[in-house]
Amino acid sequence: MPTMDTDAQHSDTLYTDVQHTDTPYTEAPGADAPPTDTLHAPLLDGLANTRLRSAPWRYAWLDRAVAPAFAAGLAAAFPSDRLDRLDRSERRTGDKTYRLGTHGIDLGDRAQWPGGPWPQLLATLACPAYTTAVARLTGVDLSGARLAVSLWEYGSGDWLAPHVDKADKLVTQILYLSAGWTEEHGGRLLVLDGPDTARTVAAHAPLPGSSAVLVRSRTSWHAVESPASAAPPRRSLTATFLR
Ligand SMILES: O=C(O)CCC(=O)C(=O)O
Ligand SMILES: [Fe+2]
Repeated sequence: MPTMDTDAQHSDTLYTDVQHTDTPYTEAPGADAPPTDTLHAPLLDGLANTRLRSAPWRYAWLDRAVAPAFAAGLAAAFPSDRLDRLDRSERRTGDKTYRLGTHGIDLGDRAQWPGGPWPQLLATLACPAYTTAVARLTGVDLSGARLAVSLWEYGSGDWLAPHVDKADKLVTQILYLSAGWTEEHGGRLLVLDGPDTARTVAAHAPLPGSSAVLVRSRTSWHAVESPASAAPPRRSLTATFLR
């Protein structure tokens, strides 16, 4: 449910200004220039104003981590051609199954960053202030953690079976990007209290600009349900802090 705080902090106008400049999002801030405030401050403020849930395990849901229009800009410049398609559909007991596309981004190699608004987001994620904001929200000590960023795309019928993230992951933030995504498109993040979708405690639609912050534990079960056949590609970014 959106909170007043979140809505106030993330008014569309902040982002609309950026979108209509002559050079929308094309320039990454220089190494010594701070990222622009149109994304940076709202993203960090959103994390600061979000409540960590404790049940069934520690996670946060943000209805609006970035403006939907900004998310749509990221989706429009999404480098789908760089995705590796992964398919592990055969269901053997105990195995996580999935079918999806993914691509890792090297935060240290700006030349390889996607274009459009991507440098603005990636420069913010690379900032120490981002790590601090995630550490404050989650209560997890992220000093010394390594940040890995990847892009994900699920087509209709793709899925990610119930799993807990690998033990080297401390915290993951997922930012959902698909413009035009609606509840009817499915593809929800299922928050589970055990290794089965029958144990769904909460289900969150990946509406553009929304975000999940997951604190990894031995019980942090979750899954991605299949997008409906009429759904656009389900696009997301994950920022994962690794020990
Ligand atoms: O995309 C999502 O909603 C969750 C993805 C996930 O659980 C993962 O990549 O490990
Ligand atoms: Fe996961």
